[in-house]
This record gives sequence, C-alpha cells and structure tokens, in this order.
Amino acid sequence: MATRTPSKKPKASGRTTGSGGTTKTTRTTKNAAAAIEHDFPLPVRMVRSAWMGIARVTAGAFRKIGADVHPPYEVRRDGTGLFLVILAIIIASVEWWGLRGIGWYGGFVHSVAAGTFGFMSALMPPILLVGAIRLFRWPEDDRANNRVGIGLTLLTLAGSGISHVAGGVPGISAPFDELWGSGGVLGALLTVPLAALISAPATMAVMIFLALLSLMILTATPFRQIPARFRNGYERLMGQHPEGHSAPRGTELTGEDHDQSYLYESDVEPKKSRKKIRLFGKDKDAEALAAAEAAAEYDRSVAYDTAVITDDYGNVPVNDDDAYYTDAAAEEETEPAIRPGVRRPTKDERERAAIMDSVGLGREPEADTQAMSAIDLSNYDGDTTSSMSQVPDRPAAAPLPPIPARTEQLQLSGDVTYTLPASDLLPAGPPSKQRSEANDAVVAALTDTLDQFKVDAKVTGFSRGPTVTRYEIELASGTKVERVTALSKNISYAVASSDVRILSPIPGKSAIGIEIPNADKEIVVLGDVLRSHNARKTEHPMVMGVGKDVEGGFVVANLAKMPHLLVAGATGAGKSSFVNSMITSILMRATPDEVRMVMVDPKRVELTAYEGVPHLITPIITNPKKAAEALQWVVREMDTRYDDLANFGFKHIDDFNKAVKNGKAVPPEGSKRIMKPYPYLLVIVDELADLMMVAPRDVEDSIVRITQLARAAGIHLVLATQRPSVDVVTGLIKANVPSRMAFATSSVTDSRVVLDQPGAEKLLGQGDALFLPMGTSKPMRVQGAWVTESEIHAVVEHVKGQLKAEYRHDVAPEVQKKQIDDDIGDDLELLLQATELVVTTQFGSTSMLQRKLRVGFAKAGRLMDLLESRGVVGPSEGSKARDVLVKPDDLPEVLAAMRGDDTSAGAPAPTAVEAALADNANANHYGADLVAEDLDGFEQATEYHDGADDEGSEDAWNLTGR
Ligand SMILES: Nc1ncnc2c1ncn2[C@@H]1O[C@H](COP(=O)(O)OP(=O)(O)OP(=O)(O)O)[C@@H](O)[C@H]1O
Repeated sequence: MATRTPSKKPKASGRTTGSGGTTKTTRTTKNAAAAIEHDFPLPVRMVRSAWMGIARVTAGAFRKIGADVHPPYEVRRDGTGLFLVILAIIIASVEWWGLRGIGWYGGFVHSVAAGTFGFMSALMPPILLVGAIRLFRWPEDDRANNRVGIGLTLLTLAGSGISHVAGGVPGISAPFDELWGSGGVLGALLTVPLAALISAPATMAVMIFLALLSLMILTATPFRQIPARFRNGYERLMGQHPEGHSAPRGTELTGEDHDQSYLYESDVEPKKSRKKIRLFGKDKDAEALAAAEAAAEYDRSVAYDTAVITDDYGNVPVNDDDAYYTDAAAEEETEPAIRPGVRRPTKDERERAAIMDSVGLGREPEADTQAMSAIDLSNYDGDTTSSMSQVPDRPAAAPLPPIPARTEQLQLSGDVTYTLPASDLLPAGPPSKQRSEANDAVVAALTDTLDQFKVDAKVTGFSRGPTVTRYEIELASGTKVERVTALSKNISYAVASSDVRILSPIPGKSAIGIEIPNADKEIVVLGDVLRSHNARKTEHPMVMGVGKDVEGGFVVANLAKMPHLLVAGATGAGKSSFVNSMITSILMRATPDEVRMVMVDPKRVELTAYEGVPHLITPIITNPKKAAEALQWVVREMDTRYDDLANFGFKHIDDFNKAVKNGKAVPPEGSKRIMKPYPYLLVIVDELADLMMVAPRDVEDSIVRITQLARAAGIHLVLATQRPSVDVVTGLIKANVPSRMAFATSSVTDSRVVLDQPGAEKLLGQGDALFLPMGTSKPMRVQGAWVTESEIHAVVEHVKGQLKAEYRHDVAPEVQKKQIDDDIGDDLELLLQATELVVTTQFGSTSMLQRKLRVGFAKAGRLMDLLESRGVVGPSEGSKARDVLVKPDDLPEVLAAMRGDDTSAGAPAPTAVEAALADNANANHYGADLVAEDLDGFEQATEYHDGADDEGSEDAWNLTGR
C-alpha cells in the first residue's frame, strides 16, 4: 500500500463525490507544503527554483525516451531524480572516464565510491540511472518503485560481496587499497563475518544467490514463473511467439508471419493523448452533444453478452479471492487502491448463459466465477495510474494435460483404424494478460476525461480481452447516463483511438461499458481454444474453436446447433482465417465417419490446403456453376436422409445413428441394405457472392430448402461472403441462417445486413468479430482463433496419412460436353469472336454483339446464351448488360476450351469452363473407385436414388418410391 498522499491540481479536483475525501486531504497537504516553502529565505528559494528548473528539463528529456509518458504533476519527483543522475555522472567521470588523477576531485570521489562499493562502484552509474529513470517516468508507481529500489540495493550488496570474496576477503582493517580492489567497506562488512562462519566458497554461493534473487525482484519474476519466462524468451528469440516484439506499424502481413505482425499494430498512445487533453481539453459540449445521439442509438442496439463464456484458466487458484481481495472498509481509511476482485455472474448473465448453452456454446458452470473475474477499481479515486504490481498478472495457466489421442475403427470408410491428429500439432500461444500498463494508462485517461468534463462518475474496473478491454464506469446518483455517452468523441480523443464503443448499460450491470482497443493486442491461437475446458467437455465432432471473448474466456461453438452460419466481413477482416479455424477444428476432432464436408471455394486459393482430406466427399469445388449444382445435390441428400428418418421413425439423424449402432434400426426383411450411420455433412461456401452471381435463383432456392430442413438431417451450411449486400444475402437466406459471425464490415449498412444492427463497422479487423449465435439478440464480441498455414499443413498431412479421400461422383454431375459442342454447331468462330469481344471489353451486351459482329438479334441472343452456358457471362438481367465472369487474363484458356483443345499441359489456373471439365474428370475417377468398393453411408442414399431406375433393388418399404 502506498504511503504517500498525492495532492491534486486544483483544475483536476472538480469532483464532488466519490473522491471527495481524498481531494480534501490532498489540498490540505499542498497548502501546508506551500506555507513551509514560503518560510525559507530568498537565496534558498532561488537555489531550489534553479534546481527544480534543471530537474524539470532533465526529467522532460527522460520522459520523451521511447514511449512518451506524462506522470501527474503532483506526484513527480524530478528533484530526487536529478540528484541520482548527477551522482551517476560524478561516479562515471571517475570510474569510467579516468578523471581519477585530477586533483582532489578524482581522489575524493574514488575513495568514497570504491571505498564503499569496491569493484561494484563501476556498476553504480547504471544502477543510479535506473533509479532516476523510474522517478522521472513513473514516480506515481510506488509499489514498482519500491520493488526496483529493493532489487537494486540487493544487487549492489551482492555485487560488492561477490567482488570481495573474489578479492580474497580482505579484513575490514586491511589497507584501503586492498579494500578498493575488492568489495569495499560494504563488501567487507557483508562477507568477512560470513566467510569466517561458513567459509569463503559458501559465502560466494550465498552472494550469487542474492544476486539472482535481486534480478528476480527487479524483473518481478516469481519462482514458479522462471521456466515460463525462459521459455518465452527462447520462443521470442526463435520468433515463435512474437509478444513484445515490435515492427513498423501497418506492416503487411504475409504467410506465417501473420500471427506475429498482428501484435504490433497499435494506434493507441493513451498517455500522450492525456497531455493533449490537459492542454487543449476545452469543454466540447456542442460536439459531444452531437455525438450523443449517434452514441445513444448505437448503445441501444449494441450491447454485448459477456456472461456467456467461461474463462479457461482452470488453474486460477480458488483462493484468488482470499489472496487479492482486501476489505473495502479498511481501504477507505488508508489510501484507496486498485483491488482485483471476483465478480459473480448476475441473474441476467446466468440466463443468457443458459441460452448460449442451448446453442451449443461452451460453458462451464463451476468456472463461472473465474470467468467473471475482472479488475475491480471500485475504490480507485482517479488519482493516478496505479501500481501494476498491486495486481498480479493473470496466473499463468498451467498447461492442461494433452488431449489423449482418439483412435476409431471406421465403418463407413472400409474398416480402417483412424487416429485423430495429436493436439500438439497446434502449439500453445503466449500466456494472456489480465492487465497491462496500457490498461492503466487508459484508466487514467478516462478518469482524466471525466474530471475535465466534470462528470460525476468513476472507472470502477475493467475486463481485458485479447483485442479490446471493457472499462466499467459507474455513475454517482443523479448523474445522467447521457453525460458519459455524450463524451464518446472526447474519450476517443483521450485514448487516441477512433474505435471506442460504448455499451450502456453493460447487460446485467448498472454500469456503462467502454470498449477500447488494447494497445498491446494478443493473439488467440486455435490450439489453446481446442485444449480449453470448454472444448474438452464434449466430444461432439462438430464443435469448433471460435476464439476468445472480451473477458478473455475461450469461446467454442457447436456447428450442429447453430445450425447454419453466415460469416461476413470486408476483405482482410478475418473471414478466411475463421473458416480455416473451423475446418481445422473439425479435422482435429472428427473422423471422416463423423463429419463429411463439401467445400466451395470460388476464389480458388482459400481452401486448397484441404484438397484430398478424407472428410471431403467431392474435390473442392471452384466453379460457381458446379457449386450451384452441388447445393442441389445436398438438397437431394437431405431428402434421402429425411426419408430414412421418416421410414424408421426418428426425428433426428443422431437418434437414427444411435439406433443403427445399437442394431435397433434394421432394414425390412428382404432388403439387402447394410445399415450404416450417416455422418454430419458440413457444406462450406467461401464466397457466396460468386454463386449468387451465376445462378441466384437456384442457389437461393437450394439454400433456403437446406436451411429450412437440414438440421434434423445433420446437414449444416456455413456461408461466407465479403459482400454482405441484400442481393447476396437475400432476405430469404437471412431468415433461414440464424447464426451470424460478422467481421469488420466496410459500412454500417453491411453490418445491418449481417447482424440486423450496427456494430460490425466499428470492429478492428484481423479476427475481431461480433458473434450472434442462434437465439440471441445481442452479439458477443470475440477475437477469432488463429491457425497458421504450417499448422494447417501438419494437420492435413496427418489426416491424409490416415485415410485417402474417396470422392462421390454425383455431387456435381457431369457437364455434357458433347451436347455443348453440338450446341455451338457451325457458330464456333462467331462464338470465339463474341467471347473475345465480351471478355476484353468486360461488357456483356447483346446489342454490342449485333453491332460488332454484324449479326441479327436472334443470332446475337443465341451467342449470348452460349456464353452464359459456359460461364463467360452471368444470366440476363432484363435490359441491363450481363455481368462478365471471365477476366481478360483467362481468355486464352476459355477460348481453348471452346475449341476443344487440351489445355491441361502447362496451362495456368483453369478457367471456369476448364475447371468444370477437370472436376468432372475427377468425379468420374473417384466414382469408379466407389462402385468397386463397399458402400458407404452416402451410397445408401445413392441406392435409394438409383432405386427408381433399378426396380430390382427397390426396397418394398421405401415409401418414397425411390
Ligand atoms: N483471428 C486472427 N488473429 C490474428 N490475425 C488475424 C486473424 N484473422 C485474420 N487475421 C489477419 O488478417 C489478415 C486477413 O485475414 P483473412 O485473409 O482471413 O481475411 P478475409 O476476410 O478472409 O479476407 P479476404 O476476403 O480477402 O480473403 C490475415 O492475413 C491475418 O494477418
């Protein structure tokens, strides 16, 4: 507990309640000091002023080194700091710069310094400088300063002791020269009696131990964290965990460096802005009021559910409360201090948590109180940033035991033994912080802003998440909420961030929440999320690692319970990373018997890493037209599954599967069918807009059918788009895709399309997201989990090593090339010209074809239809020109495909037309394999489909007549 009672500047003492007591005391102290000062004679006062003048200039220079800091005036100790600097210079001048021989000065300084500390006197300048820097830059941080003071003193003692033992332990009465050449008087006093008692080598060991102890005190490293610190240091050195590393702002992120660069970018320099507010912080009420309306609207609609997900620091000591909780009444008598407490979830929060449970979000009731742990500043009087050391870091999570490898005997894939990837393929991330200096700076800036605008409110605590921290503000009775919300622009200004979001109130609390980006963001790695208690609690194969919420709790979600998800966000906001985390989660947790996937990746780059994994039932589909057909296949698959459910009398595929496994679902007599369970089917579309451009009506129809019915059939859709406009995410699609994940959008309109409310446009990008699971109205802010390309590669390699993909041939049926060729007939030349014209001009107009090719309307229309059938242009849009889907760069391949040339050898990226052909060839190949091999779960479905054509195999009990 700090002993000094800081005084306040009159300007900052406008608060009337809350800190009233303190203000009064500090004023008295200040007045008393002024009175004493006045009693000194003029020359003393002049010397003092001169000293303080120099001290201020020196301190100013020190405060500008590195990140600019501005400690409050009333707590500065520049005079003492200057004294230490001068002392350091004097000792350095003699011990370092060889001024020893110069007259009495050198002799005097050397005999005092070396006489006292021996060899250690050479280290005194940096030690004194460290002390000075702390006093200049962080004078208010009493706890840390005391710790550093003790550490430096111990280091000096140990250093003198070591020098003295190394110098042969001369006695205290030895000649002065001998003392100077060893540990000085200090070293002698310390080691001579000890050496007599326990021998010189043992004394050396004690001194070395003291030196190490002093380093631990200086670096605030508890014993148990030493291995972790070493590990972190090593990883940082190797570039594995980039925490604390710095790189130029706005560094373009590429490849596997993404996770590192992510940490660097920060626009927030809170302390700097504090100074500006002091200098220029006039009352900006007019501007503030203008902001109030916008803020109020925002506040009404965006309030985040924070009570949902539990913290995963399973090893947070249960006695945290005892260790850190101090009696509030006792604190009021002395100086109020920051008190980390543990908040219990409110009733409202518990109810919301129950809703979340129902949609399959990870939650761990017994850990609730840990999740709610937040830094409690309820007795913080807005005085200064407080000592970091008063609140210990979030206890480093003891590594949870590795997830035991699960090995399964697969049925659907031909009785192979399949082992899921080991959890250490996804390495752990750096430990998260519960509090950092950046948070303290923001608390000080917020307090300062409230003071400046004379708002009677206090910052009572904060919860730190990986990207943002939510600061809690409580109002004195009689203060309007609008007084704080109206300050949103001023708060942004004070913390130098345009991304400030105000929640009023925080759901379930009588407090205003202010979410401010962390200057020191943290990365959330998928491995940690998947190893969290929430993820371990269930073996459900459709559970994915989502990320971390604002309170630092791990968020996992069950895709089967969503049951369909829309993922949207501007380009670069983190969609694809999310999709990667999702697929990797599935590969980590589910066998191909449990989950099969259809991946649609019109961008052709995002999902290629997964090509060939046995969970795929068809090669990754890159052709939008084929994707539309694949969706139709999904509808058919759904119908088949429904038929089975109906025939066997089950409501959900899980029940059906259970019955199959228990041998309770038996085919009727005479049927040759071998009963096998159905895997979940996850259909992932990485860019919905591309599909909607090609066949809007078909795609919408399929999606709507699937989303309306597929839940019970175990079929789930994940639709991602960077264009969340109403023509892509139509009203019908929206109505049927209940769960949403919004990454940063480029406009508030886009945010409304995804979430039905604003908010996403204020997100920070790089995985910062609003998650709105089914059944909730208030989105939860999360930082998405991150998985690197090499991690994905390792997982995919493992999975592919277990089992080869066996693709189905009927997901995207063959395009009938022969017929197409017949279609073209004698018009090939004209068609080639038309293609060239349309692609080079990027203008799909029939009348242009008429004019340029000199053909009649009917011919031009036919050419246009041919172009559409080959994916060169989009569908007709009435009188408007059609969208051109092929880029000029791809023209040669498209023309070659039309001519029927073989373009596979050395051809670059396949065109839409080519891709279709190539994919079909693949499909046939795998189809042939399948026919020869035993039937899998999907083939049961095929049996029914085919049954209509093959009377012999039609089961009597198949009521659908397939
Ligand atoms: N969860 C995350 N944690 C850390 N950084 C992330 C995260 N997600 C994304 N990023 C960063 O943001 C960059 C862009 O992410 P991503 O490629 O997923 O965006 P996108 O929205 O899919 O963009 P596009 O639509 O262009 O593919 C990544 O390269 C990465 O550096």
